[in-house]
Amino acid sequence: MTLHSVTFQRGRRVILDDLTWSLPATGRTLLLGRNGAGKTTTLRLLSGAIAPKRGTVKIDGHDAGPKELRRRVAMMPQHISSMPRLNVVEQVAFAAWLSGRSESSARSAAVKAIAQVDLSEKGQMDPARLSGGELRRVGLAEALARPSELLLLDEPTAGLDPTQRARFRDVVLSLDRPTVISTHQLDDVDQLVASVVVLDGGRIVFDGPVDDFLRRGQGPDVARMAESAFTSLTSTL
Ligand SMILES: Nc1ncnc2c1ncn2[C@@H]1O[C@H](COP(=O)(O)OP(=O)(O)OP(=O)(O)O)[C@@H](O)[C@H]1O
Repeated sequence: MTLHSVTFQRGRRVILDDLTWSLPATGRTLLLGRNGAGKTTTLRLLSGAIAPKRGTVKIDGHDAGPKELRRRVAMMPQHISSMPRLNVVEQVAFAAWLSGRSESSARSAAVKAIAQVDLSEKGQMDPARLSGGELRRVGLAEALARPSELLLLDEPTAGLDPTQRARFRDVVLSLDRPTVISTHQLDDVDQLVASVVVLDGGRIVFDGPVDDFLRRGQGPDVARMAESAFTSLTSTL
């Protein structure tokens, strides 16, 4: 899947500027960038939630419109809402049904996804009563219950405490789908990924294997991020 010369504007403000990015076909990729760098916008373009003003999103070499993207890509948004009057299983099943599954297939996909995120024992609970970390796992289950080939996780661990982050990381490690994880902080997520892409001001300033990223970085900002990644890696050893 490729973003090809994509430009995205809000009014006169250019948010993504002639961006070209070929996503790795397998494994986990970290989309790194400071607040406002354009990460969410990039993920929303890939998921078909918004369309580029210029440029295209390509899958297997052909231009893919929002409808095809919504069918083939599942995104876990930054903010997960709990739905009134639905329990956890029903909320996840509802998300799966909205993506086109039949009622029975949505329910079985929900039960499976909830087990994948290790929340089976909370399936009958009101999502509003879950902890922040558990609610994030409900959000991940919603994405997993959709029939998709690519998973996009937007800042999945922001605001979680270290225990919840570790729990979330274990769940992400068990996923078998190609996954893009956006973050503005490296803490423990960097240990999860094979490749790193750094966005800055709507442009890609680094794209490569995580080892290269940690070893050298490119430019002062990336070098600073690499340094903080290295500190965070070594401090957890
Ligand atoms: N609906 C909107 N209207 C106007 N500007 C917007 C809108 N959505 C996003 N932006 C602007 O676009 C820029 C990129 O936003 P985006 O959410 O993609 O960044 P981000 O890298 O995900 O940031 P964060 O880490 O804070 O979530 C920001 O400066 C933001 O203010």
